[in-house]
This record gives sequence, C-alpha cells and structure tokens, in this order.
Amino acid sequence: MRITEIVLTPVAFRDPPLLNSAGVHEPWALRTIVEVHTDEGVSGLGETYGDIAHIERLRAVVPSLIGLDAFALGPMHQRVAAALGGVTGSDTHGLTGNFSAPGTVDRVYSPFEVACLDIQGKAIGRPVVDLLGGAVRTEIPYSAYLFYKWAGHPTAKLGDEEPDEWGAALDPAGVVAQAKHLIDQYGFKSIKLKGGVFAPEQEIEAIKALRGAFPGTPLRLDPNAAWTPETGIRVARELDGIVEYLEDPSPEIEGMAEVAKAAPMPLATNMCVVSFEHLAPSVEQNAVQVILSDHHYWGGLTRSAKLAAICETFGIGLSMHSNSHLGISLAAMTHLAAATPNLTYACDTHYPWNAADDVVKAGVLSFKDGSLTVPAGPGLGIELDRDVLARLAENYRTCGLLKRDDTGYMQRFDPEYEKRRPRW
Ligand SMILES: O=C([O-])C(=O)C[C@H](O)[C@@H](O)C(=O)[O-]
Ligand SMILES: [Mg+2]
Repeated sequence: MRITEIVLTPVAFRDPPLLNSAGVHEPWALRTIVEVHTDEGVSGLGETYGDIAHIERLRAVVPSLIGLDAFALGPMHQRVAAALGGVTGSDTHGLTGNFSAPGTVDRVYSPFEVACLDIQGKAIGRPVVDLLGGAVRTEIPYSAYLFYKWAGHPTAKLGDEEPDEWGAALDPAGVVAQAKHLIDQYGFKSIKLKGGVFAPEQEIEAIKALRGAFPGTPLRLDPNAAWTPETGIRVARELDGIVEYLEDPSPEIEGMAEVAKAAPMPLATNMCVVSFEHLAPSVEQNAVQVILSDHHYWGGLTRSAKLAAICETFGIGLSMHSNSHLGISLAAMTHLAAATPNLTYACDTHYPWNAADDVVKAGVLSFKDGSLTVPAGPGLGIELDRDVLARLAENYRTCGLLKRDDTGYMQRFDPEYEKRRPRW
C-alpha cells in the first residue's frame, strides 16, 4: 500500500483571548491538516501545528514519503530525519519548551504517522487503538482547561472589547464562573488552571476558590515556568493537599529539580522534558514526577507509547498535554489514551475553546460526563468536513497570521509587556 500523494492544508480558526505566561492568544489559532493518499484508494488524516516554519518543514519532507509503504513507520521516521538533515531554526510552538533537532524530527514526523495509522486501521477494518495494543479503557476522561481571559478580543485598545460567549475571567470569582460554565456543558471531573498570568498569591487564591466550589475534584495549576524555584517551593507548600500535581512551576530541569526536593506534591511538565534526550537528565535529578505526553511532539502515537513504557520503568506518572487544536488531534489523543494503561490522569484539551470551528464531522467526538468514547469506526473513526476545511483554509489565507505570537499580540495592547521566565 504505497503513498501516492500528501496534501497539506494550513487552516485558521477563531480563538478567544486566553492569557498565559507568554502573553495572550491571538484571534486566530493556526493548524495544518494532513491528508495522506495511497494507491489502494485508502486515505488517512493527521493534524499538526500551523506555524510557517513548521509548514515549511512538512513541505520539505513530503517528496521523500511518496512511494513509501503506509505500514513502514520506522523507515518513514528515518526518511523524515534524512529530509530535514541538520535541522536549523526554531520549531517551537507556544509554550512547549526546549527546541532540539531530534525533537523537531519527531514533531514533523508525527502527523504523517497518525495519518498512516488511520490508513492502516481503515485497511484492516480496525480502530487505531487496536493498532496500539488494544483499549484498556473505552471512556477517556478530559479535564476542564481554565484560562484567565479578557472578555473578548480588543478592537483597538484594552477595555473596548465586545464580550464573547465566555466573558472575562480575571480574578478567582471569574475563574470559578468559567469552571462552572465548562463543567455544566461538558461534565468534566477534573480541573486545570493555566496560571503564570497574575502574581502567585492571586493564583493560589483562585485554586482555593475552585477547591471551595468543587470539593473533591482533582485540581492542577500550570504557570508555565513563571516562578523562580524559591517561589515554586513557596506555592507548592501553600497548595499542599489541594492540587494533584503542580505543572512547570519553574524553568528547566535544574529549576524543577530544586522545587521537587521540597514540594509535597508531584511536579509535572510539558516544558523541560519534551523529547527523548531530556529523559535521562530528568530521571537523574528526579526533576519531574509526571510527564505530560503529547503525540504532536513526542513523535506520533507509537513513539508516545514508547514514552509511556519509559515512564512506567522509572515510576514516572503520565498525563496528556494539548495546544489549541481541532478534532483530528482530539481523535488521535483519544485512541492513544485508550491504549495507554499508565495514563492515569485526565487528559488536557483546548477543544471546548475551538470546537465551534471543527473540521471533523459532528457526532463522534462528543463529551459525556467529561469523557470521550473511543471512536469505534476503522482508523481514527472520524470524517473530514470538506466545507469547513475550505472555510478554515480561506481563513488562513486572509487572517494575516503566519505563526503563533502570544507575546507580540499582548504588546499591541500593552507596549511595556515583556515575556519573562521566571517573572515572580
Ligand atoms: O500545558 C501547557 O503548558 C499548555 O497547554 C501550553 C499552551 O501553549 C497553553 O499555555 C496555551 O494555549 O496558552
Ligand atoms: Mg503545561
């Protein structure tokens, strides 16, 4: 079953003004939809970042994948590495941390691997989860992903925004209201708050307000490395018994290791351990106790399964990370989570913030009690909505954005704003 054609479609979809330690989300989030076609008429889908440097790398490797067997994933990884040669420039996206050449190969390979697994599943009439070892669970819990947020995107200056359907969340009461909104709609049973926006005292207060409003619900706080190790230790002690893990309190493996020595709860990361070469130094220093896997940068679903085995070997917990994404990514995340026994935490997803613009036909990916049922159809079990795809591709052509730039967008409204890590 040979690959005959690969179509890359960059898309843009609406994104609310979600705040984080690097700035604020722009009005459009970018992704690339990957379609792989074969000589047997079976096609597969993948989804990845939409930043221009990443798209250029995807384009650069496509010719070397034409003619390859859709089952030849090992050779495919080698071909991607060879086509990228000595990777230069930055392939970072958002707040996903350290750039490295092997990590870039894994990022570029990932959507092609997912599309080929979709093809393989369709060819043998089985869901992708069966290609990953079979489902150890069929309902995949996701967490309510809360963000501090402006009421809407400003027109010219901060304060002139038209409120969107979510409204503002700029203090503990706003955060609790947002949690209620998300939980009422989706039924989530655990909560993550994206922090690193306000001084740690306010974010501790917000977590305590969530604890009061949702007793017994597992909570997490993620300031994306906005705190010095000293601040990280102070916050960790304040949140003892309140959060199930603290995510990326401080920058780098060394900073996390320092916090970990004193923190009463596990530390999690999607910033300092984001590629296979980061695992050994992290294990040596016991820097993190939970890794947020993400198939978009761990090299697809099969390499994420390898990460899971390494975590099991070293007694490291496993959770799942997300960035702004659409339903192809969500379906892939769900199959992976279903096949990964030691993924014991509810997965992150940005999907509720972007669901209105999904390129996947409605019906399959619908949350019940905070969980998704693993799609049962062959492959990823989803279908592309070509009308939506065409609309989002047109958005991409007209939106004027070529890469994610949370800091630059923030500076339009606050010229003094600087990205600082750590800030407190
Ligand atoms: O857990 C995380 O660090 C993320 O989800 C990274 C994302 O870039 C998030 O901070 C965002 O969307 O602003
Ligand atoms: Mg994180």
